[in-house]
Amino acid sequence: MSAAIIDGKAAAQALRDRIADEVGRFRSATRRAPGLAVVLVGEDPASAVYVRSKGKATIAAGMESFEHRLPADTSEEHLLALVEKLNHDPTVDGILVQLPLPAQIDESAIILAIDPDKDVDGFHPVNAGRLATGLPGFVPCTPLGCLKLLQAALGDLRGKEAVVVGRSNIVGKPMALLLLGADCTVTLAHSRTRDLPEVVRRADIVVAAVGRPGLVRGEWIKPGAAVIDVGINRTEGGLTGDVDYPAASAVAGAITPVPGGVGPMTIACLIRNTLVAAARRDGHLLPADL
Ligand SMILES: Nc1nc(=O)c2c([nH]1)NC[C@@H]1CN(c3ccc(C(=O)N[C@@H](CCC(=O)O)C(=O)O)cc3)C=[N+]21
Repeated sequence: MSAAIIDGKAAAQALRDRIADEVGRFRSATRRAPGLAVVLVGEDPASAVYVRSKGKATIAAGMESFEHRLPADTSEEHLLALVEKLNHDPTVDGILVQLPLPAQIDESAIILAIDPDKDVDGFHPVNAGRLATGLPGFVPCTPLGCLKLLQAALGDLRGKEAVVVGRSNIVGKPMALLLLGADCTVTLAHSRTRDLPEVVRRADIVVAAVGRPGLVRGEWIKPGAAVIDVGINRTEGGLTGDVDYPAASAVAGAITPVPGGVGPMTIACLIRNTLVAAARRDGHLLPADL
């Protein structure tokens, strides 16, 4: 069997088109545009590429983009002061501080300083707690994008066996909570999991988010399973995911490629979260399924 390829680029474009429509309605109703502030400290080339595509997507959706580029030797105090200014800026609905940050800056101190209601990354512990307890808040963009791809590919996820490989705060943990919220039976596996191949073998849904190229082997995949590859690893052969794609795609029912899978959905969900932030601030109603 050969898997259906889940086209993340097309799904992201469709979501971005819907968001642009809703932004038009928001602007007519409120006479203002949603605004996203993106902060980049230093000049890591990969980060600069992501920040540029975020800015382009924001503007294409009819939103305002505010980019703040700071030198690599920026102090924590300086960055905290900028975050505080953005928290109080009424034209800014969403704040994203690109990670990783240089070593002299404590990432968790910066995340804690962002107003949770402008935290469109969903990284603030208040938003993590809201997700864990089922309260409205912001969900991290990458796992939200994965959930949307799974729902588009499979429809209802109720009762499915889902295995998430990787327990990071930004992907693995929120992914497990989202799948639980969709009524999956969820296993959160990690580097200390005993017999990972056997655990993955029972999954109807596999989400790989470990940052190790090709870690998930084709023989681990249950025939017909849906495989979501969150990994973006730069290797000599180019970009590769955390899944051995050639082997897994021969067995899976559906699979995301890298690139062109989860990555584009991450950006679409960022502008989605920014519109949601603006709508909540102004009491503007959005479609429930956006
Ligand atoms: N505060 C913060 N929030 C983030 O969401 C965040 C971050 N920091 N730091 C870096 C990571 C990485 N990230 C990606 C977004 C889009 C693609 C993407 O669109 N990738 C394309 C192209 C990949 C390429 O060619 O480099 C693809 O997979 O098809 C990838 C990676 C967001 N991140």
